[in-house]
Amino acid sequence: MAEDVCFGPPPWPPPILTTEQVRHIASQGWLPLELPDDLLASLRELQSATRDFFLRSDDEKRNLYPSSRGTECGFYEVPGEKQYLTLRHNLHHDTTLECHAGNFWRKVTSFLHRILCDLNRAGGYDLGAWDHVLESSHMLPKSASDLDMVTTLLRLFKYEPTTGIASEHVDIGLLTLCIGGGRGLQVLDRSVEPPQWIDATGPIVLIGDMTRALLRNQVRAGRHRVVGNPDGRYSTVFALRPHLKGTTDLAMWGGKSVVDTREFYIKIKGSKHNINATHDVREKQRQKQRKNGESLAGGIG
Ligand SMILES: O=C(O)CCC(=O)C(=O)O
Ligand SMILES: [Fe+2]
Repeated sequence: MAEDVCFGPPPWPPPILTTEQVRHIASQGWLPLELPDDLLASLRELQSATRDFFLRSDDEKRNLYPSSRGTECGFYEVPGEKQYLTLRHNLHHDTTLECHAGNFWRKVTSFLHRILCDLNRAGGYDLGAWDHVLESSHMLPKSASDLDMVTTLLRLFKYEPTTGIASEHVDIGLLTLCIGGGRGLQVLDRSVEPPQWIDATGPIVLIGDMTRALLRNQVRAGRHRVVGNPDGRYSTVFALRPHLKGTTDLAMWGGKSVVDTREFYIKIKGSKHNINATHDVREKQRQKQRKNGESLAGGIG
Protein backbone atom coordinates (compact mmCIF):
# COMPACT_ATOMS: atom_id res chain seq x y z
CA MET A 1 0.00 0.00 0.00
CA ALA A 2 1.33 3.41 -0.93
CA GLU A 3 2.39 5.52 2.02
CA ASP A 4 0.64 8.84 2.55
CA VAL A 5 3.06 11.54 1.50
CA CYS A 6 2.52 14.99 2.91
CA PHE A 7 3.86 17.92 0.90
CA GLY A 8 4.26 21.14 2.86
CA PRO A 9 4.76 24.49 1.15
CA PRO A 10 8.28 24.92 -0.24
CA PRO A 11 10.55 26.68 2.27
CA TRP A 12 11.76 29.21 -0.31
CA PRO A 13 10.00 31.41 -2.83
CA PRO A 14 10.05 30.27 -6.46
CA PRO A 15 12.78 31.75 -8.65
CA ILE A 16 12.28 35.19 -10.17
CA LEU A 17 15.07 35.02 -12.73
CA THR A 18 15.31 32.63 -15.63
CA THR A 19 18.54 30.68 -16.10
CA GLU A 20 19.45 33.07 -18.91
CA GLN A 21 18.87 36.11 -16.66
CA VAL A 22 21.06 34.60 -13.92
CA ARG A 23 23.80 34.03 -16.47
CA HIS A 24 23.44 37.62 -17.69
CA ILE A 25 23.57 39.27 -14.26
CA ALA A 26 26.49 37.08 -13.18
CA SER A 27 28.60 37.95 -16.22
CA GLN A 28 27.63 41.63 -16.60
CA GLY A 29 26.85 42.58 -12.98
CA TRP A 30 23.59 44.21 -14.10
CA LEU A 31 20.23 43.14 -15.43
CA PRO A 32 17.30 45.15 -16.86
CA LEU A 33 14.15 43.75 -15.31
CA GLU A 34 10.39 44.29 -15.40
CA LEU A 35 9.05 44.96 -11.93
CA PRO A 36 6.08 43.01 -10.53
CA ASP A 37 2.81 45.01 -10.52
CA ASP A 38 2.61 45.56 -6.77
CA LEU A 39 6.19 46.83 -6.60
CA LEU A 40 5.54 49.08 -9.60
CA ALA A 41 2.42 50.52 -7.94
CA SER A 42 4.42 51.42 -4.81
CA LEU A 43 7.16 52.89 -6.96
CA ARG A 44 4.72 55.18 -8.78
CA GLU A 45 3.39 56.49 -5.44
CA LEU A 46 6.91 57.05 -4.18
CA GLN A 47 7.94 58.84 -7.39
CA SER A 48 5.02 61.24 -7.08
CA ALA A 49 5.87 61.95 -3.40
CA THR A 50 9.52 62.46 -4.43
CA ARG A 51 8.58 65.15 -6.94
CA ASP A 52 6.52 66.92 -4.27
CA PHE A 53 9.47 66.77 -1.88
CA PHE A 54 11.86 68.34 -4.40
CA LEU A 55 9.36 71.14 -5.06
CA ARG A 56 9.98 72.40 -1.50
CA SER A 57 12.52 75.15 -0.95
CA ASP A 58 16.11 74.08 -0.27
CA ASP A 59 15.81 75.42 3.29
CA GLU A 60 12.72 73.33 3.92
CA LYS A 61 14.40 70.20 2.55
CA ARG A 62 17.48 70.79 4.71
CA ASN A 63 15.41 71.40 7.81
CA LEU A 64 13.17 68.40 7.28
CA TYR A 65 16.07 66.02 6.67
CA PRO A 66 19.34 67.41 8.07
CA SER A 67 22.25 65.54 6.53
CA SER A 68 24.20 63.28 8.85
CA ARG A 69 26.83 60.57 8.58
CA GLY A 70 28.52 62.29 5.62
CA THR A 71 26.35 61.57 2.60
CA GLU A 72 24.70 58.56 4.19
CA CYS A 73 21.56 60.04 5.69
CA GLY A 74 19.29 63.01 5.02
CA PHE A 75 19.23 65.71 2.36
CA TYR A 76 22.50 66.40 0.56
CA GLU A 77 23.43 68.83 -2.19
CA VAL A 78 26.25 68.61 -4.72
CA PRO A 79 26.12 72.10 -6.27
CA GLY A 80 25.75 72.12 -10.04
CA GLU A 81 25.19 68.39 -10.10
CA LYS A 82 22.40 66.97 -8.00
CA GLN A 83 20.39 66.95 -4.81
CA TYR A 84 19.37 63.78 -3.07
CA LEU A 85 17.55 62.53 -0.05
CA THR A 86 18.80 59.39 1.64
CA LEU A 87 16.22 57.65 3.80
CA ARG A 88 17.50 55.09 6.26
CA HIS A 89 14.89 55.38 8.99
CA ASN A 90 11.58 57.05 9.74
CA LEU A 91 11.90 60.68 10.77
CA HIS A 92 8.45 62.10 9.96
CA HIS A 93 6.35 58.94 10.29
CA ASP A 94 3.00 60.19 9.12
CA THR A 95 4.09 61.98 5.93
CA THR A 96 3.05 60.77 2.48
CA LEU A 97 6.70 60.50 1.48
CA GLU A 98 7.70 58.19 4.33
CA CYS A 99 4.53 56.18 4.07
CA HIS A 100 5.23 55.41 0.40
CA ALA A 101 8.93 54.95 1.13
CA GLY A 102 8.05 52.36 3.78
CA ASN A 103 5.72 50.44 1.44
CA PHE A 104 8.27 50.48 -1.36
CA TRP A 105 11.06 49.38 1.03
CA ARG A 106 9.08 46.34 2.18
CA LYS A 107 8.34 45.17 -1.36
CA VAL A 108 11.72 45.94 -2.89
CA THR A 109 13.68 44.15 -0.16
CA SER A 110 11.75 40.94 -0.67
CA PHE A 111 12.16 41.30 -4.46
CA LEU A 112 15.95 41.75 -4.16
CA HIS A 113 16.21 39.04 -1.51
CA ARG A 114 14.63 36.63 -3.98
CA ILE A 115 17.21 37.59 -6.60
CA LEU A 116 20.01 36.88 -4.11
CA CYS A 117 18.38 33.48 -3.52
CA ASP A 118 18.40 32.91 -7.29
CA LEU A 119 22.15 33.52 -7.34
CA ASN A 120 22.63 31.03 -4.52
CA ARG A 121 20.36 28.52 -6.19
CA ALA A 122 22.44 28.75 -9.37
CA GLY A 123 25.67 28.33 -7.42
CA GLY A 124 24.30 25.38 -5.41
CA TYR A 125 24.49 27.30 -2.11
CA ASP A 126 22.04 27.35 0.78
CA LEU A 127 19.18 29.76 0.05
CA GLY A 128 19.02 30.66 3.74
CA ALA A 129 22.57 32.06 3.66
CA TRP A 130 21.29 35.61 3.09
CA ASP A 131 18.95 35.67 6.10
CA HIS A 132 21.68 36.64 8.53
CA VAL A 133 23.24 39.22 6.15
CA LEU A 134 19.81 40.85 5.71
CA GLU A 135 18.76 40.92 9.35
CA SER A 136 16.58 43.97 10.17
CA SER A 137 16.77 45.18 6.57
CA HIS A 138 13.27 44.27 5.34
CA MET A 139 11.48 47.30 6.79
CA LEU A 140 12.33 50.98 6.86
CA PRO A 141 13.78 51.19 10.41
CA LYS A 142 11.51 53.03 12.87
CA SER A 143 14.37 55.00 14.38
CA ALA A 144 18.03 55.84 13.93
CA SER A 145 19.11 53.62 16.82
CA ASP A 146 20.52 50.75 14.72
CA LEU A 147 22.07 52.70 11.85
CA ASP A 148 25.56 51.52 12.71
CA MET A 149 24.43 48.03 11.82
CA VAL A 150 21.59 48.45 9.32
CA THR A 151 23.18 50.03 6.24
CA THR A 152 20.46 49.53 3.61
CA LEU A 153 19.22 52.78 2.09
CA LEU A 154 16.69 54.39 -0.21
CA ARG A 155 18.03 57.34 -2.18
CA LEU A 156 15.89 59.78 -4.13
CA PHE A 157 17.80 61.90 -6.65
CA LYS A 158 17.10 65.04 -8.58
CA TYR A 159 19.85 65.66 -11.16
CA GLU A 160 20.48 69.09 -12.68
CA PRO A 161 19.90 69.43 -16.43
CA THR A 162 23.06 68.60 -18.42
CA THR A 163 25.54 68.79 -15.52
CA GLY A 164 23.86 66.17 -13.31
CA ILE A 165 26.25 63.25 -13.41
CA ALA A 166 27.87 60.47 -11.36
CA SER A 167 31.27 59.10 -12.32
CA GLU A 168 31.73 55.42 -13.08
CA HIS A 169 31.66 53.11 -10.09
CA VAL A 170 30.30 49.91 -8.61
CA ASP A 171 27.98 49.96 -5.62
CA ILE A 172 29.34 48.72 -2.35
CA GLY A 173 26.40 46.70 -1.05
CA LEU A 174 24.57 43.52 -2.03
CA LEU A 175 22.14 44.54 -4.80
CA THR A 176 20.88 47.91 -6.02
CA LEU A 177 17.69 48.62 -7.91
CA CYS A 178 17.81 51.83 -9.98
CA ILE A 179 14.78 53.33 -11.67
CA GLY A 180 15.43 56.60 -13.44
CA GLY A 181 13.18 58.93 -15.37
CA GLY A 182 14.70 59.43 -18.80
CA ARG A 183 18.18 58.90 -20.13
CA GLY A 184 21.16 59.22 -17.80
CA LEU A 185 22.12 55.92 -16.21
CA GLN A 186 24.59 53.86 -18.24
CA VAL A 187 25.98 50.41 -17.58
CA LEU A 188 29.17 48.85 -18.88
CA ASP A 189 28.48 46.12 -21.42
CA ARG A 190 31.29 43.59 -21.16
CA SER A 191 29.90 41.26 -23.80
CA VAL A 192 31.74 43.29 -26.43
CA GLU A 193 35.43 44.06 -26.77
CA PRO A 194 36.31 46.72 -25.79
CA PRO A 195 33.44 47.04 -23.23
CA GLN A 196 30.94 49.78 -24.05
CA TRP A 197 28.62 52.05 -22.11
CA ILE A 198 24.96 51.51 -22.89
CA ASP A 199 21.85 53.35 -21.71
CA ALA A 200 19.74 51.72 -19.02
CA THR A 201 16.28 52.59 -20.25
CA GLY A 202 14.15 50.92 -17.56
CA PRO A 203 14.52 49.44 -14.06
CA ILE A 204 17.87 47.76 -13.61
CA VAL A 205 19.36 45.57 -10.88
CA LEU A 206 23.07 45.92 -10.14
CA ILE A 207 25.29 43.53 -8.23
CA GLY A 208 27.28 45.26 -5.50
CA ASP A 209 30.84 44.59 -4.35
CA MET A 210 29.76 42.76 -1.18
CA THR A 211 27.83 40.14 -3.17
CA ARG A 212 30.73 39.79 -5.60
CA ALA A 213 33.07 39.17 -2.67
CA LEU A 214 30.74 36.75 -0.83
CA LEU A 215 30.29 34.77 -4.03
CA ARG A 216 34.06 34.72 -4.52
CA ASN A 217 34.06 36.58 -7.85
CA GLN A 218 31.71 34.09 -9.47
CA VAL A 219 29.54 37.13 -10.24
CA ARG A 220 30.66 40.58 -11.36
CA ALA A 221 29.77 43.84 -9.69
CA GLY A 222 27.88 46.06 -12.17
CA ARG A 223 29.90 49.07 -13.31
CA HIS A 224 27.71 52.09 -14.03
CA ARG A 225 27.68 55.89 -14.26
CA VAL A 226 25.26 58.75 -14.77
CA VAL A 227 25.68 61.07 -17.75
CA GLY A 228 24.04 64.46 -18.19
CA ASN A 229 20.52 64.72 -19.54
CA PRO A 230 19.47 68.12 -20.97
CA ASP A 231 16.13 67.87 -19.14
CA GLY A 232 17.54 66.86 -15.77
CA ARG A 233 16.30 63.71 -14.19
CA TYR A 234 14.79 62.10 -11.11
CA SER A 235 15.82 58.66 -10.00
CA THR A 236 14.95 56.19 -7.30
CA VAL A 237 17.81 54.06 -6.03
CA PHE A 238 17.39 51.32 -3.46
CA ALA A 239 20.65 49.87 -2.17
CA LEU A 240 20.30 46.62 -0.25
CA ARG A 241 23.34 46.48 1.99
CA PRO A 242 24.53 44.06 4.67
CA HIS A 243 23.65 44.05 8.34
CA LEU A 244 26.97 44.72 10.03
CA LYS A 245 26.75 42.65 13.15
CA GLY A 246 28.60 39.58 14.30
CA THR A 247 30.26 37.22 11.90
CA THR A 248 29.61 35.80 8.45
CA ASP A 249 30.52 32.26 7.55
CA LEU A 250 32.07 32.41 4.09
CA ALA A 251 31.68 28.62 3.85
CA MET A 252 28.02 29.35 3.00
CA TRP A 253 29.35 30.40 -0.42
CA GLY A 254 32.13 27.85 -0.68
CA GLY A 255 34.73 30.00 1.09
CA LYS A 256 36.88 28.96 4.02
CA SER A 257 36.81 31.34 6.93
CA VAL A 258 34.41 32.98 9.33
CA VAL A 259 34.86 36.75 9.13
CA ASP A 260 33.76 39.72 11.17
CA THR A 261 31.05 41.13 8.88
CA ARG A 262 31.90 44.79 9.51
CA GLU A 263 35.63 44.28 8.94
CA PHE A 264 34.97 42.29 5.77
CA TYR A 265 32.70 45.06 4.44
CA ILE A 266 35.14 47.85 5.31
CA LYS A 267 37.96 45.98 3.61
CA ILE A 268 35.91 45.63 0.41
CA LYS A 269 35.00 49.29 0.55
CA GLY A 270 38.69 50.23 0.85
CA SER A 271 39.49 53.89 0.33
CA LYS A 272 37.43 54.30 -2.84
CA HIS A 273 36.03 57.78 -3.40
CA ASN A 274 32.34 58.46 -2.83
CA ILE A 275 30.81 59.44 -6.18
CA ASN A 276 27.94 61.28 -4.51
CA ALA A 277 30.02 63.53 -2.24
CA THR A 278 30.71 67.19 -2.99
CA HIS A 279 33.61 68.00 -5.33
CA ASP A 280 36.13 68.89 -2.59
CA VAL A 281 35.35 65.75 -0.55
CA ARG A 282 35.67 63.63 -3.70
CA GLU A 283 39.02 65.24 -4.56
CA LYS A 284 40.41 64.49 -1.07
CA GLN A 285 39.27 60.87 -1.37
CA ARG A 286 40.84 60.61 -4.85
CA GLN A 287 44.16 61.91 -3.49
CA LYS A 288 44.08 59.16 -0.87
CA GLN A 289 43.38 56.60 -3.62
CA ARG A 290 46.34 57.93 -5.66
CA LYS A 291 48.57 57.65 -2.60
CA ASN A 292 47.48 54.04 -2.15
CA GLY A 293 48.14 53.34 -5.84
CA GLU A 294 44.50 52.44 -6.52
CA SER A 295 42.68 52.88 -9.82
CA LEU A 296 40.79 56.17 -10.00
CA ALA A 297 37.88 54.42 -11.68
CA GLY A 298 37.37 52.76 -8.31
CA GLY A 299 34.50 54.90 -7.08
CA ILE A 300 31.64 53.57 -5.00
CA GLY A 301 28.03 54.49 -4.66
O1 LIG B 1 20.75 57.86 -10.21
C1 LIG B 1 21.01 56.79 -10.68
O2 LIG B 1 20.34 56.30 -11.60
C2 LIG B 1 22.19 55.98 -10.18
C3 LIG B 1 22.94 56.60 -9.04
C4 LIG B 1 24.05 55.73 -8.54
O3 LIG B 1 24.60 54.97 -9.26
C5 LIG B 1 24.45 55.75 -7.12
O4 LIG B 1 24.04 56.65 -6.39
O5 LIG B 1 25.18 54.84 -6.69
FE1 LIG C 1 25.62 53.47 -8.09
